[in-house]
Amino acid sequence: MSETNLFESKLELVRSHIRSFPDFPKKGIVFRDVCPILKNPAALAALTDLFEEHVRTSYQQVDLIVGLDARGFLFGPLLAQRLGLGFVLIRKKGKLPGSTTSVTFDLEYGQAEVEIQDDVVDPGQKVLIIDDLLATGGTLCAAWELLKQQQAEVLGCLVVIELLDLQGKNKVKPLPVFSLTHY
Ligand SMILES: O=P(O)(O)OC[C@H]1O[C@H](OP(=O)(O)OP(=O)(O)O)[C@H](O)[C@@H]1O
Ligand SMILES: Nc1ncnc2[nH]cnc12
Repeated sequence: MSETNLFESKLELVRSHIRSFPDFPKKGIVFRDVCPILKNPAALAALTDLFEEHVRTSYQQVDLIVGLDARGFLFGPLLAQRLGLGFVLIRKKGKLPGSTTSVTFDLEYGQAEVEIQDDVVDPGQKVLIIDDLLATGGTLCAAWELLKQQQAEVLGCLVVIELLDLQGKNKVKPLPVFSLTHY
């Protein structure tokens, strides 16, 4: 199979394992569920391959992968392992022990506060943020803000799904966002 066909077949495998649930968790929201990807080893391997290839071809040096609560934790450690890098968590408020910094922000359906432990990222470290989905961009912006406060250099973001009509990419400009699928 050619490189292009292999890329397309991996992408299709990932796409075909995303389920859509209308009116969850609120009327008018179409919830995009990545859980079927986890249930299918080939789809999960394909997703990790695609992220790995993107990172290897787009960045000369990355020091750390930072995952967002909760579904960024599903894909981030797999990618970090492939790249031989460490993985760090940004969590919803109140879950992390020790000294932390937090930021409040608006979601597509509600408000949230995320935080990071103050000693898990070294100043100047080059980091990539990973999550399952980009909606309004509020979560990514908050994560970016937290990492800036830790004096990390955020290189970009990786998501499985981008919801185009919410224009989250504009909100996080000029941070590059790589998304595998779009709705
Ligand atoms: O671009 P945004 O508008 O900020 O939305 C995207 C975020 O919303 C979802 O998480 P959610 O807050 O539902 O948390 P969960 O992963 O713990 O379910 C999703 O997993 C992203 O993290
Ligand atoms: N439509 C959606 N589906 C899944 N997770 C989300 N987070 C924010 N919007 C979402």
